[in-house]
Amino acid sequence: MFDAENKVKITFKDVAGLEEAKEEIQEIVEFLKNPAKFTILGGKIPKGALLVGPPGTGKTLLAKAVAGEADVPFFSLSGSDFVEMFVGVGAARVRDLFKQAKAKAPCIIFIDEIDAIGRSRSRGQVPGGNDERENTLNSLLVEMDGFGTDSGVIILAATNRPDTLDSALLRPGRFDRQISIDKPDIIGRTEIFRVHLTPLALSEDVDPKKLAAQTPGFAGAEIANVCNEAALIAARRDKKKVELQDFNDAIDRVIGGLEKKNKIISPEEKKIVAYHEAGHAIAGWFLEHCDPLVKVSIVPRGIAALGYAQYLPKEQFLYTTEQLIDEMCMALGGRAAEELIFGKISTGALSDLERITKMAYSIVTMYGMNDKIGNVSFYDSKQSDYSFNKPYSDATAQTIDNEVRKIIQDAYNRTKELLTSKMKELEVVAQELLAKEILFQADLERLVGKRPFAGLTTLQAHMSGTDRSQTLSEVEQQTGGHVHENGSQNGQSTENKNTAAADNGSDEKRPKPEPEGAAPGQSYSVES
Ligand SMILES: Nc1ncnc2c1ncn2[C@@H]1O[C@H](COP(=O)(O)OP(=O)(O)OP(=O)(O)O)[C@@H](O)[C@H]1O
Ligand SMILES: [Zn+2]
Repeated sequence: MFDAENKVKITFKDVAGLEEAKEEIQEIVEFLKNPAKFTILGGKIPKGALLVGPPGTGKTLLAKAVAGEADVPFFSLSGSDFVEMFVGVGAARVRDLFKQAKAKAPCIIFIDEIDAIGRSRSRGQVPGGNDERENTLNSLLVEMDGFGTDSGVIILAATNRPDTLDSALLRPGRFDRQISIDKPDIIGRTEIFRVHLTPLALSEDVDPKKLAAQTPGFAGAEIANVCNEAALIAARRDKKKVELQDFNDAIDRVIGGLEKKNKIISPEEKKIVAYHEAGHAIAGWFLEHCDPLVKVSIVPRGIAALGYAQYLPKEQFLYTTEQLIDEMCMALGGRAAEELIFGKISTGALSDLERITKMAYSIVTMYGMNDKIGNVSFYDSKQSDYSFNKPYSDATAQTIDNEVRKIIQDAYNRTKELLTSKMKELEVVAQELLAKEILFQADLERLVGKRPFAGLTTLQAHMSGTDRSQTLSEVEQQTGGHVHENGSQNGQSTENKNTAAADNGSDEKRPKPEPEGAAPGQSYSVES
């Protein structure tokens, strides 16, 4: 299940580019080289760091290089190995791994695809769902808490979906650091080509810069693949050296493979994605309570997201109904634009719909924000999943479903009306997206004019003149200290609350459900 490598030969020079990541992780190397030097002074060394980035960008490579640089053993396991495991086996494997690692410390434990184990426990649970994964996650948390930094074990984990991780994993003392590993730009690609060209016998016409220019969007893994393919093609052609033509053919082949895996989208799809994302951007731009747009992009991010609009969230713990509804309309902007422009809809709105459905249900069942249901909350902070233990009658269930549908339908109609009145703007932004692929806030201002509601939101206006902590304590006084309950819709305060709960020994296996559907407070993006 896990491999222990006692001698890792990979070092930082094998990892091309990623300079910032290397710099950030250097501290861990220093620590592993001489743990005593740090712990004597009482310094706090992170127990774990999360390497976040798309597939094939060198996360595993970098983790190995840390072990190689520090000359310590490298233990690794992959989250996906745990997915189909018999009861108790995953947890036992984790315990065993930590036991072995502690015996060999200082050392590194690397967990690839940690999202496969560490997916948020409140997310997408089905009755009788994956209990084994949960057991494995719990044993990982227990192990991480069970050793001090003086044990000399550092845990690195990799994921391309940090947003799906259980917040328990991200708490202080666990993976409280994130190091982001992005796809390389043209300079990064040139350097990666240099690394992978070194072992090859090359003809003089091969230039890493030119190869980099031909391979936008390629991650390190694909570049390694191109170099390997080129060598094989040249060998098949009985050449003594690998020539430019072999590389060109290899690049075509790798692009072909990516196309097959649907990682390269067709022009028609690109158009749909552009209008979809423009729909989000325009809706958010002209709705009073939406967060300011950072950028909107139709550069695919992984397989799931063909495009996204990214927003800068305000620091805020409480949301008004108006804010939640505007947020929903913005999220519906993608589908609405598709319907208005093409007269048909696509499956591209899945994550938007998932999000707004959760929001609508929390409005009705958690926050007492629906007239028909009234000031009632079916949220039970002691239950990890309240929806399977419904504390209400079938008639109420029917009302809830009806109200949720109505809220969503109203929001959708409102969004379509808004976009219909901003058709020109929608068109301009979508066309510019098709041309440039990424647009920033300033581009939007240039294309459609300044945002009409750039000022404070209603709630912030009420509380203006205070920083967040003051605001919080004020509200806390007003509401008799219940602000954390309300505030738990924001990831950060859930965090505080959970930490507090864990400190006084409460049962880790029952985290507070994160009403993430209604959590526009965290950095988020709307994915196509
Ligand atoms: N920055 C880089 N420099 C040199 N080679 C790289 C780089 N990034 C990736 N590679 C090449 O791609 C291969 C795969 O990368 P790696 O397994 O580290 O990616 P990853 O981010 O862990 O991917 P995944 O998320 O799919 O596990 C490496 O073994 C290496 O050959
Ligand atoms: Zn969308």
